[in-house]
Amino acid sequence: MHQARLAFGERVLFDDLSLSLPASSWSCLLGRSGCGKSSLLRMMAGLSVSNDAHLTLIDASQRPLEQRIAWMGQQDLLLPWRRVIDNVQLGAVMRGERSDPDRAMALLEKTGLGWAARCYPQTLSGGERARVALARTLYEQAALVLMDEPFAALDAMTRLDIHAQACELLSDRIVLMVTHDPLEALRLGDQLLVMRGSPARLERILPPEGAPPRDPASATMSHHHGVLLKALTEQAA
Ligand SMILES: Nc1ncnc2c1ncn2[C@@H]1O[C@H](COP(=O)(O)OP(=O)(O)OP(=O)(O)O)[C@@H](O)[C@H]1O
Repeated sequence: MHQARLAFGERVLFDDLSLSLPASSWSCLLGRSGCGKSSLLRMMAGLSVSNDAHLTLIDASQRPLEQRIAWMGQQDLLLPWRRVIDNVQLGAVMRGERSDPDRAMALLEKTGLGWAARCYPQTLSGGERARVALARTLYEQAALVLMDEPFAALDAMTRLDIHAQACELLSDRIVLMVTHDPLEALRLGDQLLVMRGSPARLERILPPEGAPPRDPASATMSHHHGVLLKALTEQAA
């Protein structure tokens, strides 16, 4: 991503922001409330945010990425009148494409929800619904997956489970996730980015050693947690 700019009137949130997202990697974007994280993600998804907003999004071969993006937000946006398996295939249906129930079923099984394929979303728990949303995101086969606090509504234990599952199932994608939870970022991130300053810049923080999903109880985690919290609370230079 190059030359990202966002302003609302006189207020410039960021200008000339660049970001490189390596193949098969998970990047976590953190920053104080209101610094522009969600707006940046929405712009990357091609959504209109402001009249004074632009960015260039290209892959390593300089090709535009716009048509190869999937989105997972805090709300699962499952349609209550469609069964779980139909919700997984929703993107294809909405685009008027032929859907693939066998692939949808295989993804549900991978997320441990094969048994729920014929259920309606309102009969599932919050964690189960989040896993359906994850299966729907995977169904898109997108190169870039943008996630805006996708696990924020889940309890701590469910979150740990879904982290491990998401990490494995999204390992071949480029993931950029906005999160308010430093521990979640330290658990999942290959790259940690803190957005701060005015206009905002992106500061890279070294993640803990080892491959995600990292053990939140490990000895090095609390050290990295401290470093990340400091970066989040310090005023930008
Ligand atoms: N249409 C708009 N007009 C004016 N200001 C806006 C508009 N949309 C967003 N903003 C402002 O832009 C700033 C960035 O919003 P954004 O939602 O991107 O922040 P964020 O970093 O994701 O915050 P949070 O962590 O609280 O979700 C906020 O101060 C918000 O009020």
